[in-house]
Amino acid sequence: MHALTNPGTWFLVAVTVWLAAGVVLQHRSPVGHWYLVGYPVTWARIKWTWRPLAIERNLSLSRTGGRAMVGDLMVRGQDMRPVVPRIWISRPRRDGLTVRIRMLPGQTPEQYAQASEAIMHAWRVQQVRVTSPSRGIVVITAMTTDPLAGVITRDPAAGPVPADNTGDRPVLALLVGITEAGKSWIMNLRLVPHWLIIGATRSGKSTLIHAMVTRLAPHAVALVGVDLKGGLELSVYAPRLSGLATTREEAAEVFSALLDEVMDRMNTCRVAGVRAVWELPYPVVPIIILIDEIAELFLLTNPKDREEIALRDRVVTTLLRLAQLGAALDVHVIAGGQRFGSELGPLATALRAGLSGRICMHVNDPESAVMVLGDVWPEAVSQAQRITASERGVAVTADGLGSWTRARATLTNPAEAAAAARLHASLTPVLAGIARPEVVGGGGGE
Ligand SMILES: Nc1ncnc2c1ncn2[C@@H]1O[C@H](COP(=O)(O)OP(=O)(O)OP(=O)(O)O)[C@@H](O)[C@H]1O
Repeated sequence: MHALTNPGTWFLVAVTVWLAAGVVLQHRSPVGHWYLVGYPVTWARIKWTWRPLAIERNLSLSRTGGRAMVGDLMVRGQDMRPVVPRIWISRPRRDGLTVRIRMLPGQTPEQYAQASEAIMHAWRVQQVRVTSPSRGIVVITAMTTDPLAGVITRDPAAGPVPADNTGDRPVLALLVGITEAGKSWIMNLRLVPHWLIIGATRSGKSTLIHAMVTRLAPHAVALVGVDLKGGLELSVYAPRLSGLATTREEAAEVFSALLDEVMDRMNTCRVAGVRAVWELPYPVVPIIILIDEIAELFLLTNPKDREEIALRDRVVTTLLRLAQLGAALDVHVIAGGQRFGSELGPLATALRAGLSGRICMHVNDPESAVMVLGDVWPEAVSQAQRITASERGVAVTADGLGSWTRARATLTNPAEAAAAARLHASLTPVLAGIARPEVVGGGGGE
């Protein structure tokens, strides 16, 4: 047979052209390279590795329970033909692919989430995310690049965030970064009224709060700070704060004044026959309580000092009530800290349950991720545990659709947040019973 009519020759030529095109595209067009070479190779790798992977990571089921009878002898061991969950691989997407899996009876999405590190290595992809869009189904999203690898900043040419143009009823949907799906990371305080932000030191908590304050400052809202580390973190926003508590005594006064306000709003709503303040015919100023290092509110300098214990309990109980009653009354709590564990007592556990919006950045110990996410998205815990110390500003958080996502906050430095606070200082409302913080060097509104 002539060489050119030999199918083997054509096959070899096709493979050589394919490989050459792959080499050319590798640096010139990573996306093109993914479609042409990366996807088929990953597809084959997934098919090839799925069975051993599922068996190794206990995602398979044994038909016989690993037991067999030989005469009257019971033999225990590994099943020769364990049942492996069926998979369907999607078509390629620009940044990866998805694998749909029908879970076997008795399995939970968490088991797949725990295997994600192994899956990532077996399939040789950058990121793996496990979600469960419907009962009995798990979707593994494998990404070839990490969309959150680069630092996200606001375009300096865009200037400061302009004053709110939604009138005196701000929407309170804050754009604070981007999600791994390339969408805006929006913290919507009307949908999720209270938030807990947990991360190790230098993980990016303050930067996220700077981003939030930069977005909140132009709105007709009252910002109240509670910073028991001497006001070091939150005093940068002083011109835009309606109150700043830097000691537990001050926190007690501020919370008690806010609780009076909450009771007033409840009465107003009752009289008007509405269930939320935004249903009233006139606007009511939203109040956002920013708490830095939430654990400080709970810790005692002298665990035997009865007065200190009584004050601590009063402060924490009032805060708990604010969180419980505040949602429909437009009073929001945003609390940050390195840890907020059950070792702080039952009031901390109750408060944590009330802060239903969760943001988990890099944490030092795996338990912290469990504590922040375990009760809302158990399958997201392992994802949060994999955020490294160098991935500053990267977090696992709500995706706004009832599930969770990885996201990265916009890098916003304290100077930007301070500038926004100065620029919009004139919007700062005065709250009954709460003194505005002193602003070093004046810093009034323009
Ligand atoms: N979203 C981000 N993108 C890029 N870099 C970031 C981001 N967030 C934080 N960083 C970097 O990490 C540094 C530490 O961030 P930040 O002060 O916000 O951490 P933190 O968790 O508040 O730390 P601490 O608990 O010590 O106050 C910042 O100075 C910045 O350089």
